[in-house]
Amino acid sequence: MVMQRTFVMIKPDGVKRGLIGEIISRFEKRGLKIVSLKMVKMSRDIAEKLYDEHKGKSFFEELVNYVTSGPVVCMVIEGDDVVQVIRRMIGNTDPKEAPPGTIRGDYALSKSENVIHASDSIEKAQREMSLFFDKSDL
Ligand SMILES: Nc1ncnc2c1ncn2[C@@H]1O[C@H](COP(=O)(O)OP(=O)(O)OP(=O)(O)O)[C@@H](O)[C@H]1O
Repeated sequence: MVMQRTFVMIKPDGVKRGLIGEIISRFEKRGLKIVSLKMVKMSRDIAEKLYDEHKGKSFFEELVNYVTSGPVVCMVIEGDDVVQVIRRMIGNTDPKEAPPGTIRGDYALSKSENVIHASDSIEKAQREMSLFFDKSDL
C-alpha cells in the first residue's frame, strides 16, 4: 500500500462540455479520495509555470491560450498508488490512442483539447498542487 496524492485538472473543454460531474464520479467510484477541489480561471503566469516543460515547443502558445480560455476545475486526489492509477484512468494524450473506458478515450476530441490533466510523477504532483492550493487546503 503506497498512499499518494496527485494533482488533477479538468481543462476548459471538459468544463464547457459539462463533464465535471462525470469525471469526479469516476474517481469517487474508484474509491479515490477528493482531498481538495476548486474552480479557477488560470492566469497566463500560472499556465506558463504549469507547462514549463513545453516552453519553446511549437504548440506552447496554443496550449497556454487554451488552458486560460475558461475556468478549470483543480483537485487533489489521494489513494493507493494514485499517480499511476489516475494516469491510466485518463488514457493517452492523443485520444486516438486512448482506449475506450479511459476519460480521454471516451470524451477527448483532439490531442490539444483533451479534457483533463493529471500529474505524471509524485514530484510534479507536489509542484502542481502548490501552484493552485495553499498548504492549509491540503
Ligand atoms: N502535439 C501537440 N499538439 C497540441 N497540443 C499538444 C501536443 N502535445 C501535447 N499537447 C498539449 O499539451 C498537454 C501536455 O502535453 P504532455 O505531453 O505533457 O501530455 P500529457 O501529460 O498527457 O498531458 P497533461 O500534462 O495535460 O496531463 C497535452 O495534454 C495537450 O493538451
